[in-house]
Parts: sequence; C-alpha cells; structure tokens
Amino acid sequence: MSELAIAAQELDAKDELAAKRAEFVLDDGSGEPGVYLDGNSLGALPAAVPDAVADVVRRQWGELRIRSWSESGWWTAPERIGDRIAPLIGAGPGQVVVGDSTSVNVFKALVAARRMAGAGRDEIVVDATTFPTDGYIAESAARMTGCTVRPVIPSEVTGALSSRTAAVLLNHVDYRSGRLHDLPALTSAIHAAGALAVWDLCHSAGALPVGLDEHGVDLAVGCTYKYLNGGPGSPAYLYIRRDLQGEFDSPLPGWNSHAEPFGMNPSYRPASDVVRGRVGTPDILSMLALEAALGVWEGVPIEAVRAKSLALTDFFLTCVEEYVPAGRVECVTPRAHAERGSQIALRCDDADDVMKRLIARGIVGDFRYPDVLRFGFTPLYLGFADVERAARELRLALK
Ligand SMILES: Cc1ncc(COP(=O)(O)O)c(C=O)c1O
Ligand SMILES: Nc1c(O)cccc1C(=O)C[C@H](N)C(=O)O
Repeated sequence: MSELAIAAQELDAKDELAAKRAEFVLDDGSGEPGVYLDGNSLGALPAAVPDAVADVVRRQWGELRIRSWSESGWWTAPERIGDRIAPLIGAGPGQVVVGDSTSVNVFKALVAARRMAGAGRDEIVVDATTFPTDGYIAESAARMTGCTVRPVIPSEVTGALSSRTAAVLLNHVDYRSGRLHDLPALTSAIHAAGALAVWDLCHSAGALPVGLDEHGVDLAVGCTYKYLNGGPGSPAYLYIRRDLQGEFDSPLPGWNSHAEPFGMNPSYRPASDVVRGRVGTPDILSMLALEAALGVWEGVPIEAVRAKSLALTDFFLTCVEEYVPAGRVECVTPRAHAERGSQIALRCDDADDVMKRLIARGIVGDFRYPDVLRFGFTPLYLGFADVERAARELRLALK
C-alpha cells in the first residue's frame, strides 16, 4: 500500500462525519461502486428519500388527496423547507422560501432589486464569469426594467460600482474554477455604493458557511440539487432579508404570494413576509423529496462540513501532485482556503477525452467546456480513500 493510501486510511479513521456516508445510496449498480465526484452538479440520493416520496404519493396524494394541502402541510411547505435550509446559509427563520428554479429566482431577485434601488440607478453589474443562465436572465431583467447590464469579473467589481449601480449579481463559488468569492467584502462594497447585493449560492450552500444575515446580504438564490442533495430538478430557494420583505415587489406576483390567496380577489395585495417570493402552486413531489433529503443535516454543523471539504480538496491536490506527471494538468482552483469552494478544477487540452476515460474507470467527475476536469467533493458522503483512489485512476486516465 502506498504512503498516500495509508494516510487516507488514517484520515478516514479520524473523520467525525464518516458515519454520514451510510445515509446515502452510493451503490451504482456495477457491483464495484466507483467514486462520485459530481455532487456539485447532482448530489447523491439520501437513503431516506424513496420511502418518504412513496408516502407522499401513496398516502398523502393517493388517500388524503385534496386534504393534504392542509393536513400534510403541503401549502406551507415552501416556507417550512426554507426554514430548514436557512441555518445552512446563515439565515434566521422567515427569510427563505423554496420554489421554482434558480433561473426563475434570479429573475425575481434582480427585477425586485432594481425596483427597490430606484429609477435613478440604471445598471445591473453581473459576474462576467458566471454560469450562463444568470447572465442571460440578468440581460432580460435589465432590458425589461430600462437598465443595462455590465459584465465585470469579480475581482474588478468594486472598481466598477457607481451611483448608477442598482444591483450586483455574483456567484459565491465559481462553477468552473471553484473559486470562492469574498462575500462579506463584496457585499459591503456594494452597499457602500448604495446598491443591492444578490448572491447565487448554488455552489456554496451545503458546502461552506455563507453567513447571509451576518453580512447583510440583500437577496440570494440557490439550487438544492447539488450539496443539498434534493434530487434532479428539485426546487430552488430565494432569500429575502427580513427588513426588505415589505418592499420586495415581485415581477411574478402569482396568487401564492397574495396576502389572502383564497380570497380570490381580482386585485393584488402581496403577503407581508417572505411568502411574497412565492409564485404559483408548489411542485410538491420534488419539494417533499427535498424535505426528506434535508434530514441528513440533522446534528451536522456546516463548519464541520467546511473543515472536511478543505481537508478533502487539500488531500486530492497532494495525491494529484504525487501521482500525475508534473505539467500534465494545471490546477485552476485557488490554493488559498479563503478562495476555494468545495471543488477542484484541473485544466488540460484533452480534458473531454480524459474525463470519458476516467468515468469508464468508475471515477465520476465532469468536463466543463473548453478544457476543465471538474471534481466536486461532498463531505457528507466522501472519504479520503475515495480521494486517493480517484487521483490514482486519474493518472491512468491521463496516459
Ligand atoms: C451558479 C448556477 N446558477 C444557476 C444554475 C442553474 O439553475 P437552474 O436550476 O435554473 O437550471 C446553475 C446550475 O445549473 C449554477 O451552477
Ligand atoms: N442543472 C443541471 C442539469 O439540469 C443537467 C446537467 C447539469 C446541471 C447542473 O447543475 C450543472 C451545474 N450547474 C454546473 O455547475 O455545471
């Protein structure tokens, strides 16, 4: 056994989160489970979900039918599940609502931010390196509200702010490089310029502390199918800071956001709280699968997850340096912990082919155009021996 394989065993033996792995389904049906390093795209299945979903379908829907909107808590699920996610992103209760996709929530947040910022401010600053959907939606939101979009790389955002800036949309962790941006400093610079800060937490929620309340973030959005393991297409969430809720003017004021939805009133009167962030009927099956998936967080401090995430990514880098010939790949994820999310991105010209070979060897990461091998590390179900094995297989896939 190599020194690194022994080191991995020792690290696994000391891992306080190791028992969490048993709460996930990691068998891939091949007889010899591989290593899943794609939880930053689609999280693995928590073992409690299938039975919970079966109950929702068979009993809540099949037997209780319409009564489930009240008796099974369907109607209030968006706020209830929002409150389950809230501690993971540093939000107090009553500020997170679950529903719709991240793309739709980006739209709600940006239009509402522009409306709150006032007509004098006619520019929306957007992370130029963003996951594309945010840029597309920002462009449309700007056009609809008489604004222009200014794409800026995150390191230059502070210098780009002005009295024209209405809102700034940033990613907490970059989807491609895995770079963690400085949410406290950027939020405070945005506020100093009189603008609103809107954060996309897709690649940080469930992987590291976010501190929304602590840092005074105005609005935030994120998906639940990555580190929160909610399942394919599970609903996203929207955070509206408590003191902004009365001003939040949704561009999608559906009946679920009405103060009295069953009043069926032809005129619109928004709910006074975070319910304003809702639109139409919630997608109950996905939403309750997510609720069951969140059970794995019971007793897990996000700080412990962050500590293990950094240890896993550090160990992966050590293994890659040891096993992969120098110069064959270039790490594009920052080394500094303060600038690293929970993924490692390695660049090489033939990344697409390399990832195909790696997946054939049972190590599942993903390829991001044009030349990035992307590996996501989910501390709740990954161990150090997985990491060592992945790096060993990577060496073979790179040959
Ligand atoms: C940063 C970021 N924003 C948004 C999305 C997509 O959102 P949606 O769930 O609307 O497809 C993703 C990934 O799909 C993402 O990585
Ligand atoms: N949402 C996805 C999907 O519906 C299909 C395939 C991948 C995804 C993803 O989440 C991609 C992911 N946001 C990324 O960072 O690349």
